Amino acid sequence: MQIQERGLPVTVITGFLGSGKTTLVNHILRNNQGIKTAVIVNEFGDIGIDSELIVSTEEDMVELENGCICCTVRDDLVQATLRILERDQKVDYLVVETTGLADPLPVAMTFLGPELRNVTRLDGIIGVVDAENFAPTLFNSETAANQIAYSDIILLNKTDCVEHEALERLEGQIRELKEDGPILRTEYGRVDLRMILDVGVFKLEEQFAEAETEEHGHVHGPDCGHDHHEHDHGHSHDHHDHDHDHHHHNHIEAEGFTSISLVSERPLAAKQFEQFLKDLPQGVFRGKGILWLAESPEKVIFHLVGSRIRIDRETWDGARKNQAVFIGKDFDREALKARWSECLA
Ligand SMILES: Nc1nc2c(ncn2[C@@H]2O[C@H](COP(=O)(O)OP(=O)(O)OP(=O)(O)O)[C@@H](O)[C@H]2O)c(=O)[nH]1
Repeated sequence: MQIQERGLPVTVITGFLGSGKTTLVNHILRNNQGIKTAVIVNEFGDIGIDSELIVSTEEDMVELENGCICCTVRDDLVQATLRILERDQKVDYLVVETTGLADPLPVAMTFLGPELRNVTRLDGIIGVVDAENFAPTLFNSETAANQIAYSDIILLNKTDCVEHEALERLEGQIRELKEDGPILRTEYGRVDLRMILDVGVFKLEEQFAEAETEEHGHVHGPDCGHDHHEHDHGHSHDHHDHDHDHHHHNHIEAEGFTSISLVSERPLAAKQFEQFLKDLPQGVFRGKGILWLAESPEKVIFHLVGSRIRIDRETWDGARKNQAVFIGKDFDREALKARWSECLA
């Protein structure tokens, strides 16, 4: 990979909930062969699960919490990028992972704004699409459609989960949202990095023109007059069992998405938690967590995407606790919270 002199190259990774963005970031970090890569990750919920799942040293990773990267944390994104640029140890490349509910265009435009345009170079927007769960009407989400429409390169991921014919149908559906640009099929985000990094695919004029002509409501900044709610966490940070109440930003709420983050310093009973996962309220689409099960000496990492659950085990390296986040559309958060409490051993 040839890194250009002009500005820090930036790749924005977008894609719907659970499509494989963090998996792709890890693939990049494991295969970037001597290219010093910093990662900025925007978490949905403020309990930092993604940052624990990314294979990066602490100093190379910045978490942006407490808000959506395409809305309220744009200033933080600017500041985080500037701090990365000011480091003594030179960084060659920046990867930004957005949440699964972020619109990529305002994120991209942050890099074209006055603070960053002379010091960074937006290389491209990579959109990860979940071959198992994607459907054009998935949640009827404009944000999900924008994630595809504004990507320069699409990774049709999780190809191991579907038949060959389904992939062709999916590519057709993606083409209806996005006429041109490569669609690369991947498993676990495994792609030749030369196909996606430092490829200079971001079409500045085109994207700007579209953004300016379209009144699609998501291309907004801190001063755009939208009502951006502050988070009401409903708890103190004093390490008791608690949940975090999120009053998300307009575009997330408007589309009916909701999330709940659950933290506990007591272990969960494995059997009860298994049942909890089986009986999740309707509307929960994504769940992820780092779990302390009373019966297990290991750290248990779980992912739920659609109807698929994946459990991995690792060795604990820090204090044991439970952290989980559930995201979906119009589900009963109180019911979920109550059921979680019942699982505590
Ligand atoms: N079978 C299969 N599973 C995959 C693939 N890529 C990712 N996964 C799994 O899908 C789940 C979600 O992957 P993540 O990389 O965390 O997805 P994400 O887009 O970062 O999720 P959010 O940030 O929560 O939106 C994890 O259990 C991954 O192991 C794939 O190609 N095939």
